[in-house]
Amino acid sequence: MSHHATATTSHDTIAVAVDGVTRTYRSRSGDVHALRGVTHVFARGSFTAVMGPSGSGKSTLLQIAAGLDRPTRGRVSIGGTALDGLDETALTKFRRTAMAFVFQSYNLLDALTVADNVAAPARLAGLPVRRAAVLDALAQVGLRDLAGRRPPELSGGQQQRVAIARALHSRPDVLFADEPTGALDRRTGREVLELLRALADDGQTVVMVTHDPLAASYAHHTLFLADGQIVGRMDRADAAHIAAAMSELES
Ligand SMILES: Nc1ncnc2c1ncn2[C@@H]1O[C@H](COP(=O)(O)OP(=O)(O)OP(=O)(O)O)[C@@H](O)[C@H]1O
Repeated sequence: MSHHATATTSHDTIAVAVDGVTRTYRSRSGDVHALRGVTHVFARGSFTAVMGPSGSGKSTLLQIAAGLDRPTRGRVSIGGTALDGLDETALTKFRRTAMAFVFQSYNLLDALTVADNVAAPARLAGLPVRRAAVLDALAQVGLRDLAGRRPPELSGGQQQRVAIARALHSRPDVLFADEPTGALDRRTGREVLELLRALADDGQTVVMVTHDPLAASYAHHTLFLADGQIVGRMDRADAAHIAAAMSELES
């Protein structure tokens, strides 16, 4: 038991804790305050959408919460591990197992089978790969039967599900998704969002950046960022309410 734990915040229930995080970019034209004191706990098994106007700090928050970028001030911990206590080597190693990313572009390798795409990051890292674990990850996204196909033989939605299986293969504490349905049509996008929601309902923590209120409506919670700060939050909101909150922020 860590001395950081309190009665209300147990490490068993917290996937990511972002505490007083500031991120300032130094540029020639002056400092840019991308994040200005963000504090938030992402609970284990929660599906959170992060929304906000362009430049509000969404990508920066995702990068920092995932340990890809370090805060100027404040702390981040993932699964109870404080990232500021890790040097670069330890952080790289920790990232490999604790978190995974899904992007708008699937970044699959066309020459490899679906199964080999799922296994690729682990193989690159020199980790042992079990066929059963690869097939489990594919089963989680409903594609176990397509393990032997190659990406060009799949639909866009299926390719994104392979990318999600690849992310799940390391059994990450958190799955980060940046506009995961940006390249998909409405119906296919909906299937991917339903999958992310089902994964979260099953205990997988998911954090998704999106511009789309309909996409955000699949999440349990929606956070609204403006000017580097969290300015609002909605729980189990529908697309119309999320869209109304967004247009208020953008006006
Ligand atoms: N590497 C960088 N150097 C300088 N400024 C940066 C850098 N990265 C981001 N910024 C600035 O930080 C602020 C927040 O950027 P961020 O990309 O996090 O916003 P965002 O909400 O993700 O935007 P979008 O919706 O357009 O992707 C912006 O003002 C941006 O110009």
